[in-house]
Amino acid sequence: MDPEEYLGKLNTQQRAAVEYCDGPQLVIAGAGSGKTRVLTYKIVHLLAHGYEPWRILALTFTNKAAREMRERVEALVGPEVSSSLWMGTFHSIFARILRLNAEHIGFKSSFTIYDAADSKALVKLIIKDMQLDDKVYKPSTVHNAISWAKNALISPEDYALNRDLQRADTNARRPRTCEIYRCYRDRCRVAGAMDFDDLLFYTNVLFRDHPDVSRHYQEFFRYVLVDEYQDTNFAQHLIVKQLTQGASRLCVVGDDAQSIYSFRGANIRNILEMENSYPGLQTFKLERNYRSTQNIIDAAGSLISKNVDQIPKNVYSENDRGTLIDVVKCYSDYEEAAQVAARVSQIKRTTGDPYDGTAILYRTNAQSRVLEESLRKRNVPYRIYGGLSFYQRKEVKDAIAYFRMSLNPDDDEALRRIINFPARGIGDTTLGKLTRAAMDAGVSLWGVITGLDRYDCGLNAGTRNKLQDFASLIKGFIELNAQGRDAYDVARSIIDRTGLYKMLVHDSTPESISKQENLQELLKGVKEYVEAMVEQGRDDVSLGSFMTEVSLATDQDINNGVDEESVTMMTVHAAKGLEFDNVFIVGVEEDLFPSAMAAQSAAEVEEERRLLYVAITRARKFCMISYATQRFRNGQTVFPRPSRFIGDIDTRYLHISGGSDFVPSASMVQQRRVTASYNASMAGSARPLNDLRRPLSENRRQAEGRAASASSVPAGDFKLHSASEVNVGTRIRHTKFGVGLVTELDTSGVDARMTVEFESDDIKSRTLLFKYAKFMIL
Ligand SMILES: Nc1ncnc2c1ncn2[C@@H]1O[C@H](COP(=O)(O)OP(=O)(O)OP(=O)(O)O)[C@@H](O)[C@H]1O
Ligand SMILES: [Mg+2]
Repeated sequence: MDPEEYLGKLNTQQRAAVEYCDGPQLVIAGAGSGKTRVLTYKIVHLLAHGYEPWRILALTFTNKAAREMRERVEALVGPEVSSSLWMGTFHSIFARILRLNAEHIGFKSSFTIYDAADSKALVKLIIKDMQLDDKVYKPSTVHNAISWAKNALISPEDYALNRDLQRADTNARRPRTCEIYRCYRDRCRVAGAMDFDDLLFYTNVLFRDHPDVSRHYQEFFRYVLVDEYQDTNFAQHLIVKQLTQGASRLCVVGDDAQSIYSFRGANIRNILEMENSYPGLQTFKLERNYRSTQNIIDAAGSLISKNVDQIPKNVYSENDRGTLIDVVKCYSDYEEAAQVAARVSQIKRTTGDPYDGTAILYRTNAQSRVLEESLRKRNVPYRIYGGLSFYQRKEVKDAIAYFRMSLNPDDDEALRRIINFPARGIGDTTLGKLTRAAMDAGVSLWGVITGLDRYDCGLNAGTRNKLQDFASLIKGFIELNAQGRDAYDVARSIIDRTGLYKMLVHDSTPESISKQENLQELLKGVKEYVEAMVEQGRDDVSLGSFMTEVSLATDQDINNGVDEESVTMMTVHAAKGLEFDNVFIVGVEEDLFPSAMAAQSAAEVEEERRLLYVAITRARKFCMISYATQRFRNGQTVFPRPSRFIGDIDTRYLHISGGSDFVPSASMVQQRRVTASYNASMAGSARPLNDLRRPLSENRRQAEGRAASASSVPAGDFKLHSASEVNVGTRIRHTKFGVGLVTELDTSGVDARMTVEFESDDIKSRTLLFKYAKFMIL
């Protein structure tokens, strides 16, 4: 291929980044400047220079991004070459490597991958088995602690020796966290299972403890390329480092202003400290933005400039100035949804462009429902990424649990799910006895069931027979895999022989019909997978290889089955790296965006600000930001204030309608010019301009008063208390955060405060000042 053919499609800076192949390389640049394009073209460049495709490793953040990159490379070099590249997410690539080397770390290559629900169920079981209070040892909190430890590469043994961790757990009244972690690790091993974090953890163990293996991959991969490097965590960073110690060359691209995954352990330092890890590192900049209008770039720039922590960058665009960003105030979440739907249809009508060019972005998945309703009313086709994905639906998970058992019968979580489904008279008491025996003997449930003579579980003959029948059924499926049948063949037999489908056929309720359709859809998916693999000339069309794909399909990779052109709906996190002509960012309100959890520290607020920066920079031409002054959330009506971030954007770049009660950020109040459009919109509003400067506290008081009176709990019951009225261990109900347990009291300073561990899933620990916090003592 003539290099000019692809190099000609790059600007000078991009071209320099693509052509440099002499050593480790970092490309750091703002949104839309062509970082991903540089990676894609670099792969093409390497291929043109004789690199073998299977020796190039490209790591992306989502499967969707990997697919898109493969398609782009394919368009330039053809399908045969592009399908041989090692391209995927960290999890999918390293699951593949772990399967090939499983025996080195004491696993079988058929190990199961536990999803988040499996992991949480196991943590819950262990907490129960250890007879701990699950209000204190909340499964989600403990699971987070385990996940954090793994991503920091801390084993249960290291954890036990770490005084800081021990002290923190004792202070949080969870001194046995480490024990739960150890038990969790052991049970996963017995079950032949790895959770998502294990895929990174064990890859590190594999490379660390088996220098011959890591040397092999260091030599095997001649080039390693990583997109979105700002969101890698320690475990991922170290894997990349281990892989590039030898002959492999490295190219990573990223943008510190788009680092939005620190809650999952991502560490921006990985990018900032690349120079220390890679002597001779060459840093490249890209300054021209090709994606967005000048107005969008300027608006995003003025927002992100409010962050203290950032690498300054020059960004310019030669695109049109474009239209101002619309900021729309709505009186409720329903009105917001209606306005968005109306604007989406209007754009379609006036431009004639397909719906694909439009995205609606929100902070949390729960916001999608109201929007969906409005879009349906206007017959706007949409596609949701995230939420309850296809593979999370009950009937699909049941079938998948049988698939998993056929590949690895030691998989305890799968076994628990289906041992009595469809019902076969094996109840909870029996399962309890089996669990006890398995825990005591350190074997899997399957180990006990297939060795009933060895383990005394106190089961009667009838129950033993039922268990034996169950075991024979599963053994039959294991045999099908052993015979080398393809995935579709085995999957169909399983769904037939278990009666999963038959049990639904007798029922003609809409739910049952939809379940039947889902099982058919699952089989169709397996069939398509087998056909695609055969087409690509791959030999492995087993159920095992299908299952690896399924286990790692993340929410955002799956759509709700709509094939026609449609509007995209997703969280801002999921939108990373993507672009759309028109972007609607909804619910830009305090306690939602930034989220209530993030208001704790300046660092968290900065991360939320980066998140809004990511959202705005997805837009090519048009961007609308909306907020509602009344919203139904977590079972009650709340009256939010507009997000502080709207006030961070220079009003020169905004067109404000529906009134504006957000507060411009302090640094801008003096210099802000009130634009004509701004005046015009204010003219029709009942609020005087002075309202803009009304202190936040006043807005908050009003809002809280209204929120309390509208919620189901009478407002009068919530009041201020003195610190002497509560103790560590007191249960309270807070106006906003719900029920929680006081875990710490601090009366030493001027303002007495307490730390409360709330039960709600998305709010964890909070420190509250007695002089402000209104609550009831329970
Ligand atoms: N030299 C170029 N000529 C034409 N279009 C370009 C050029 N460089 C980039 N683009 C286009 O600009 C858009 C943004 O590029 P890309 O997605 O690679 O940016 P990015 O830096 O990866 O953005 P993000 O930070 O959001 O991930 C894409 O549509 C891309 O095709
Ligand atoms: Mg990108």
